[in-house]
Amino acid sequence: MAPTSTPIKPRPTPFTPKRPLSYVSAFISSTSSIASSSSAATANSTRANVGGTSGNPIKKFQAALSSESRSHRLLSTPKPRPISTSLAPPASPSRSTSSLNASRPKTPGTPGRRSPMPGLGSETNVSRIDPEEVLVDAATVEPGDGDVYIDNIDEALLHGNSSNAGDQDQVFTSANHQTIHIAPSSTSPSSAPAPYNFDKILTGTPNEPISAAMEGYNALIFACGQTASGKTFTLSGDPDEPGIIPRVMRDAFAYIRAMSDWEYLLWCSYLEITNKAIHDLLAAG
Ligand SMILES: Nc1ncnc2c1ncn2[C@@H]1O[C@H](COP(=O)(O)OP(=O)(O)OP(=O)(O)O)[C@@H](O)[C@H]1O
Repeated sequence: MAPTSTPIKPRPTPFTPKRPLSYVSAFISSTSSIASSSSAATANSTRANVGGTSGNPIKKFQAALSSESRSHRLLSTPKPRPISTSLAPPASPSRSTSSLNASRPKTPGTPGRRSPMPGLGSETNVSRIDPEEVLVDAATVEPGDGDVYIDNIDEALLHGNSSNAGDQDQVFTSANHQTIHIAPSSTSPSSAPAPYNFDKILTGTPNEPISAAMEGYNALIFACGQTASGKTFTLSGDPDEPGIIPRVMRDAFAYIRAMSDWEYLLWCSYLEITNKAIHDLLAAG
């Protein structure tokens, strides 16, 4: 897929993403699906979070850049711009080559109106932050904590009495700033709610991961769940409730239309991982 917008302003230097994974929705379980796309403005920075389960400390890490990515960044020295949450074109796309810096370039946090973590602004050099200082300690989270308002939670799901409910269904119990607790169904009441860590809840437009990707940063959405927990539905959705993939397509092309003097090249792949085997769902046959 290679959409272009006119008029086209050539980039001052050739720019080719080294890792075509600017936006990934990955659902991993016994069956897993990965959908990814990349924009030509993608810089090679990756952040990833790992949520622990009950009894294990929450780990949050920043993925190391590959040597290829490092050399590319040192040569092109992409200057992170303040992250905007709107789809409006940035005032001045800047890719300065004047300030080579041997240290790791600044990596923006997840774009948003406010940082998802205390002390983390969009211009914060996260390489200088001690991860231990910003981690959410799931052990300190109490059921009922929360200032996060989540709209449209299915009451049936919330109370575990959906007509589709089964022995393995789980029930959302509480959320605080960056942790939700999922309690097992009533069939195993003795099990403690498992905490899951997250940066923030995306409630709709603007599509912040897409905005970040289109502004030159990698964005990653990684979700996992047991069989029939809704991974595929969340990816694809239906005409009434579009999933992540159609929303990404909509917002990516809306962004491109707004950036009429930039040229974008999009890659799209659709992979499924089943029992450790990767399948290209767009391959012929
Ligand atoms: N939010 C939802 N609203 C309505 N139906 C849903 C929702 N989430 C899941 N479903 C339905 O639940 C069933 C299982 O969902 P889905 O296939 O997405 O699960 P999955 O996690 O991808 O399963 P598997 O791991 O087996 O591939 C499907 O029939 C799907 O349409």
